[in-house]
Amino acid sequence: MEARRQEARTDAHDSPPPAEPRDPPEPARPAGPVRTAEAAEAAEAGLVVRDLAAGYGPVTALRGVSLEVPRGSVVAVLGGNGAGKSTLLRAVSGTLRFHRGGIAAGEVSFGGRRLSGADPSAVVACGVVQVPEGRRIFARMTVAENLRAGALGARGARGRRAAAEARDRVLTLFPVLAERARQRAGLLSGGEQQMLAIGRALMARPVMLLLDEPTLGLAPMAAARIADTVREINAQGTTVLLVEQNAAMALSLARHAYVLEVGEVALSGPAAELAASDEVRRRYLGIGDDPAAPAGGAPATRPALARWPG
Ligand SMILES: Nc1ncnc2c1ncn2[C@@H]1O[C@H](COP(=O)(O)OP(=O)(O)OP(=O)(O)O)[C@@H](O)[C@H]1O
Repeated sequence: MEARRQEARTDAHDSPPPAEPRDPPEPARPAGPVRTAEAAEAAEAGLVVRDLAAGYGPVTALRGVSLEVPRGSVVAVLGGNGAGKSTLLRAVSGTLRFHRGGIAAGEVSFGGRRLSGADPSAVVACGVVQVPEGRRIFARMTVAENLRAGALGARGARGRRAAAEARDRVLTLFPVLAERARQRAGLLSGGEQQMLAIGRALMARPVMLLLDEPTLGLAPMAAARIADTVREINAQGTTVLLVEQNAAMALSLARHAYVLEVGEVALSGPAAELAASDEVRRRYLGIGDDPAAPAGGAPATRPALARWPG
């Protein structure tokens, strides 16, 4: 029984959802009603992460991480392999436990409601929806079935009308998904699969999207298309926390950015300032004094990424 319940809890992000829609559960430990100016400020602040420490058994992946994502903004989290970016998103979405991890200290809240300790379905019900790294679409299901699955567990009032509105929004953003509605999702191209993963998340009508490396492995044209979509989704009012190794692209989209290094915030600031900073350009964009030898151990692909359009 417990195993079945666990399976259901992963549905929002990792596996097929239950057949019937359920009423969105309350968060496991919701914050109390907004009573003070401080609480009202927290609600306005959107996502607030304070002194977060998290990891996997003996592995400490995050150490004292604090960040804020104001409502309506795009905030980027940059960093190399193993810096802790995915762990941060998992800690916010409640899925860390399904990777045998956990939060050791600190707090996560959204709109003044405490998310740390809440299970993934409760986080989705609060309007915070993750698009995991690697897309995790349901390959054997059709495109239409994937989208329908995303609507389960959506916040607020549901029903056919709400689902139809969400679907119209997704199909307007990604017309190719309408053309491929009856096709198995596993047959889509990488870029189309990423569109489907984002579209499925939008079916839950999120207030905030957590995007984990949405351009990973995509050809430049497909990645540029995803970047445009992120811009458009944000312009429509959805807050975005964007995790990316593609620093040039992320900084072009974000208002504010944080750079993680071995589980700690090494740098943070307005995205435009970070993009203009010599240190960031050298270490994360691969633009050094000697273009043939980018500093900071940047992978060989980084110089090409610095030519990102826009
Ligand atoms: N399921 C897991 N079990 C044990 N350790 C893990 C697990 N997932 C991640 N880690 C470790 O936690 C640290 C942070 O990993 P994380 O995946 O959060 O980094 P990342 O910045 O997202 O990296 P990447 O860009 O390569 O995905 C790394 O040391 C990693 O090896």
